[in-house]
Amino acid sequence: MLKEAISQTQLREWQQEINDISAEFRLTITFNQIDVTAHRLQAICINQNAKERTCQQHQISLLHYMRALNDNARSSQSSTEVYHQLIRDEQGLLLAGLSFSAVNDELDKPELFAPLSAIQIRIADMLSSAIRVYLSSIDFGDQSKVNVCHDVDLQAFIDAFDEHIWIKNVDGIYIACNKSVEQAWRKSKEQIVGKNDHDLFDVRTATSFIEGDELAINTGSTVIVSECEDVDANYNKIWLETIKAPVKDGLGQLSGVLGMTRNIAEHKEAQEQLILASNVFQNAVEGVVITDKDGNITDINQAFTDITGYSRDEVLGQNPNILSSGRHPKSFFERLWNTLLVQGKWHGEIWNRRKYGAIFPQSITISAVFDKQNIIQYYVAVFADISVQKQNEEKLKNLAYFDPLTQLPNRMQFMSLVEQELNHSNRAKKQLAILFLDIDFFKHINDSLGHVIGDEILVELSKRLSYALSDFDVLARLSGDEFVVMLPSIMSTDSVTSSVDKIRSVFERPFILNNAQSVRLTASMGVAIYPSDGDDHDSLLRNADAAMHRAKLDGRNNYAFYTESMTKQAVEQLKLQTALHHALANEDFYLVYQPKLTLKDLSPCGFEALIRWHDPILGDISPAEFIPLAEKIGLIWDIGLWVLKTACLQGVEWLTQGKTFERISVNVASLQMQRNDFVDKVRQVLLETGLPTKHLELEVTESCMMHNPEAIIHDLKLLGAMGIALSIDDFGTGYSSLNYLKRLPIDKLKIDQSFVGDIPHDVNNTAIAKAVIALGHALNLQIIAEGVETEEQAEFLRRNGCDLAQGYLYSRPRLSDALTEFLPLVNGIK
Ligand SMILES: Nc1nc2c(ncn2[C@@H]2O[C@H](COP(=O)(O)O[C@H]3[C@@H](O)[C@H](n4cnc5c(=O)[nH]c(N)nc54)O[C@@H]3COP(=O)(O)O)[C@@H](O)[C@H]2O)c(=O)[nH]1
Repeated sequence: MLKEAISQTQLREWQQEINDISAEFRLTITFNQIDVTAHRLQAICINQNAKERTCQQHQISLLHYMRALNDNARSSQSSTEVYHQLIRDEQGLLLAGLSFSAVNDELDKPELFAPLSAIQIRIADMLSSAIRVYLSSIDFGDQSKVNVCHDVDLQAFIDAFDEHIWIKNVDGIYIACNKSVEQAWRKSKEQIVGKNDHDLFDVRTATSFIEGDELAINTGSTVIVSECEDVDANYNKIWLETIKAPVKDGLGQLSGVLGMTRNIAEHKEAQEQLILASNVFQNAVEGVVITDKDGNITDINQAFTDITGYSRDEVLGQNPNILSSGRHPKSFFERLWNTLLVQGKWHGEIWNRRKYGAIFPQSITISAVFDKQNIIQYYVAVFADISVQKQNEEKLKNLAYFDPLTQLPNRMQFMSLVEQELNHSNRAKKQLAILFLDIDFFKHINDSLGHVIGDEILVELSKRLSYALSDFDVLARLSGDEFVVMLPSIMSTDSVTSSVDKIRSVFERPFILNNAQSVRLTASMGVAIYPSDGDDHDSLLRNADAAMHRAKLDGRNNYAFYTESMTKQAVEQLKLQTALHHALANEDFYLVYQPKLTLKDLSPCGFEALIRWHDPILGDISPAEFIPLAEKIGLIWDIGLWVLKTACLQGVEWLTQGKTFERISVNVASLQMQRNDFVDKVRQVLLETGLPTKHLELEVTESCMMHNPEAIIHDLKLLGAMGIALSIDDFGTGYSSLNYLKRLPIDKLKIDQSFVGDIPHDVNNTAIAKAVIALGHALNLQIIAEGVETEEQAEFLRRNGCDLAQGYLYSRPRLSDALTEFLPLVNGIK
């Protein structure tokens, strides 16, 4: 029946009109965005604040139209269904009518109606465009009267808009405006209608408005004539856009211009955000890849190209698995997808492959992007190349377990390996040995040749040791010159001794340095055996260390097996070590002086300064005990300087008191001589104290020639040239090289007291003493004998030509103020 009531022509006209409206509507755009294709939008009709009658009429005609469409669709047996929706405001007034068509097989899908909510939001947009249709029927003939076709009240209609709407006729006279215009222009409708722009605005504004009208008329369609920033009544920032459109009458003749100004701040903001988002996307340091729901790449940013090497063109439409490195099993990606689909997000690390083949790690977050129906539309993956971070992690891991200089396992790694091996040895009831190795006098090398050379030697040594040991042994560097070896599954102490011999053999060849210099080294070793010497890694290492110290005390270049008594000694030594540090800080040392005499007439010719240490708790400690310890723990340099300075000050004091003496001799430890700055320090002390060089003598031991003899000879020559006398202490006890001896700028040789003690009864010592005297004289050196306790010894020495002597026979070492008899005054009075 309805179908008969509406003719096909009428229907076509309506449809045309409605299509025209929808074509201009932003609503259409909205639809496109929400994926309802334009052809489904069949009808749309608008009303707002209409009188009830008008509203009802519209409603009726709209319903008629929609049903007619429906019936048409059914009668044509097409599979299309039509759905209608009337949208009303809170008071029940009709706002809009919408009709959708849909294919039958989609009928059961409720999503079809979902776009309505979006449409409602856009009602204001629809209205602003709808007005054009109604205006097509305005009678512009009578400017004072505005009639609207279809019984629509234009004034009420346009007043309902927030936008400013005005209409001018072809002569530029305002014939209508809405309330928004009245408010914005602060003029009543009566003051506006019937006026032109020149009546209402200043010349510049009026001219620009008229130009806008002309543009719309000349273009023949809607044009944007201006866009500007402004503030609303509440001082909120707004963006105003003014559009103008020519209005034509039923015959297509120009009848005026429609103008509308609206706030597009939201649109602008959205636009800005889009630009911002696009900039962020393009300039992000992280690579970004966007895929559609099927995993085809739809976009990438520049960082993606920088990281992977693939350009945008190369990857668009591709699946991201073109980056696959093949490193991850299938199950990895199954878990990834599972998490992504369930939680909408996955974060982790993936090894991927760059375009040119290199595999690299990336930290990546993949997020699913859902539409309003909660259906995944896209996947966005943001990733960072973490190659450098991984390399650093690897380096750190390496540092934690390996010694960076030699690449050998460090203490931590060694301990862990020993622990593992101990478990095994425990189960297998086997023995295991820990060997502690410390290079003798290595500190000299560092002090004299510098740390670079020291490091060079350590690297070379680690290579030699690795080569000498079997694949089952574990070699590690604990610190400095300390190395440890674990010998697993040893059968007996013989097998340990055999390993020790192999290790000792690596020291047989000299170490040739980069500068072609060669250095000979020895090492002291200590051995502890599991389970007899300890049942955990700590005690085994501690005990091997104690044994190594025993080997050092026994003369170095040696090895020792651990015994229980070593632990006690080690504890004692630790106590002494701590006390020695305090002694230096508190200056708990003092000097005593032992006179030296000319043997032939027993006239005093000088003193040897000897250090003494009285500890408040430990009591008197002999230098024979603490000097080697000071050498070992690196305190000898400071102690040596203190002795030198104190002795020089004493000499100056004696001289100031008018006392005469030849020289005060000061002992110089071998380690002191190894220092590059020793000569400078001596010079500095002499300057500071004011002792003339002719009153100083330095006693160096033979062993100081062991390391870097050329440098020592050079320094001794400098000291000699300064006027300092030099003597070789303990001559005959150590490393005597006649070759060096003749090149040394020395003045005296001191026969060690171990040879003096038994003369003239011990044939050997007697022979040595005679030989030293003869040798010294042959080299033009004076000979001094130490430790002379008896007249018999003195007589023997005198008879054999020994020049000087010191010993208890003449005087024990005494405090400075107890030496008056050996310090004649300048005028000869004692
Ligand atoms: N680098 C330094 N070494 C020093 C210094 N002071 C001492 N020392 C060295 O310590 C070792 C022990 O010295 P000390 O206990 O002082 O013994 C010296 C003399 O007291 C002792 N002596 C002297 N006469 C006799 C004697 O007739 N009989 C006897 N049994 N002992 C005697 O001999 C030591 C002399 O040593 P030296 O002449 O140096 O060889 C010792 O090695 C000292 O060198 C110091 O300041 N710096």
